[in-house]
Amino acid sequence: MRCGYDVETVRAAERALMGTLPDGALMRRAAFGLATACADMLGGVYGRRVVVLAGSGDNGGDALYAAAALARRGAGAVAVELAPERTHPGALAALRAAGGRTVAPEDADAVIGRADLVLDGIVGIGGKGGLRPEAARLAELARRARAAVVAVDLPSGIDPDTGEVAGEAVRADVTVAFGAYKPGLLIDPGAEHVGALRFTDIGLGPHLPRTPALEALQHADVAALLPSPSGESDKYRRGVVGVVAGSERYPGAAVLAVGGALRGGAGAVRYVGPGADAVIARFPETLVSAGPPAKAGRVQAWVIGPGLGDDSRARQAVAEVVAADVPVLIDADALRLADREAVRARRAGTVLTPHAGEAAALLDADRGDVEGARLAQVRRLAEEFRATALLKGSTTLVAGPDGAAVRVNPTGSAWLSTAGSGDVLSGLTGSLLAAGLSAQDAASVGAYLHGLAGRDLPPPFGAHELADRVPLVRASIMDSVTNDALPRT
Ligand SMILES: NC(=O)C1=CN([C@@H]2O[C@H](COP(=O)(O)OP(=O)(O)OC[C@H]3O[C@@H](n4cnc5c(N)ncnc54)[C@H](O)[C@@H]3O)[C@@H](O)[C@H]2O)[C@@H](O)CC1
Ligand SMILES: Nc1ncnc2c1ncn2[C@@H]1O[C@H](COP(=O)(O)OP(=O)(O)O)[C@@H](O)[C@H]1O
Ligand SMILES: [K+]
Repeated sequence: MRCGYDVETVRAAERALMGTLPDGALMRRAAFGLATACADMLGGVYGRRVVVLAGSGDNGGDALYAAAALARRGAGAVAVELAPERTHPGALAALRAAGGRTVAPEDADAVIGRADLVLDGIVGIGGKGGLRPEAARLAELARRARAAVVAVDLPSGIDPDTGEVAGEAVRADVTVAFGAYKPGLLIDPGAEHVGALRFTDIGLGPHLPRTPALEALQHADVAALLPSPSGESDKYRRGVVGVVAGSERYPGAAVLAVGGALRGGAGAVRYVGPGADAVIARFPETLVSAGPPAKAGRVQAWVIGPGLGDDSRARQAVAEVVAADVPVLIDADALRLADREAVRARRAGTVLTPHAGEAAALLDADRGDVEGARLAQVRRLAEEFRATALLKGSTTLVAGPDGAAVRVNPTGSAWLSTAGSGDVLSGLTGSLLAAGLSAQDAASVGAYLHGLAGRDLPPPFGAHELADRVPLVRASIMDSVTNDALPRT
């Protein structure tokens, strides 16, 4: 699991650790890791031109100490001081002692124009609100520069706790995070400013709490959660997932959702709705029925919504499924049709899977507000519906109703924004619910597999190809975990 901790938590851990160390030790560790990352990136240090954008806090201090280390190895180092009277004195002295020089912000254009590397030490976790005008101008110069840009701890201008970006922000090629990942590094729009994310351990680990603010599953976590049949399994024990999707107008949504469900690990898929012919033609193993969900026979979880429409049949089906005492995934049209109070009153797990537009409608907000503040909005959804909310898009987030860590999906590709892709995700995730995963695990594992399938397929692809790719990505996850466990020879 990769974890993200908010600023308050990181600060508390830093205080606890600093109490055990000599003055300046943490900054030296951070600067050493940063200088190493810069040298790796430059592929050699001697004769390279390094420019530090130096804010007046410790973030600027880290950057200046790292530049001093590079200068000692033969780089030319220049610092642009945002507020010269407040620049970190020790770090500035170190830079000067190593032969570096300083310039005022007015001269930044010229030095950045000649640089091989720009170190963004404008602000780190101490940044408040959007960048102030002088800092914003430097961030813009860095963005336009031909030099490589390395962000110190985080790209200046992104909110460390949320990934929100108000105005200008640095766009980095590499970000070197110290001690702990901050949520803003993992959530768009912040995450898209980060470039390659590197980590420098400064010893905070033992001082961080067990529960982070944000967590991202990795292969080993997913491998441990994926259902696998055992010797005692039969199709019912593996779980039966019911899919209520499609309409005369959108029969394809039924096929895509069933396709996802067949690949999720449940033992059988029941399909309920008017798309049965299309479903059977593509997936003859599906158990189909034309009546309402309540008459379809037992399932261990329901998926309802993709391509459903909003006629009286659809409304009735949504009401029946929401009233069922098994886990339910509510998507697309069903998000509009479900009665909020009935969802809140449910006792079995519930997963809502809106994209930003659907989330905006549910929260009475603008789509842009949802995309700009995903973490806050996914939490709101989970609270307001007392359900697990999976907010889709460039960063997919999963929040539970219980205030546990929000999960951020680390897989995926913008090529997934193709018609019907969400229908496959719903089927896949519902199948994992039927197989017995909790709402939070089913949603995050579903998004993980879906995202990996989207990365694995040669683009452009159609949504129907995603489900067929799931067994391959599943195998690669299992292989990587088994290989990690083998002794190295
Ligand atoms: N606290 C610690 O133990 C450690 C901190 N480290 C570094 O220290 C950083 C935090 O340092 P600080 O607490 O000094 O804070 P920062 O250096 O992140 O930011 C504070 C400075 O930024 C300016 N600032 C704040 N908001 C701004 C805005 N919107 N526009 C322009 N300027 C703005 C402030 O005036 C102040 O000068 C971390 O991100 C990390 O880089 C590392 O050295 C590791 C150890
Ligand atoms: N920019 C993006 N980057 C990565 N994934 C994206 C992006 N845009 C959309 N997606 C993913 O593509 C899928 C689209 O689902 P959805 O919006 O429901 O489409 P549809 O209704 O056509 O099925 C979701 O899994 C979503 O997370
Ligand atoms: K920074």
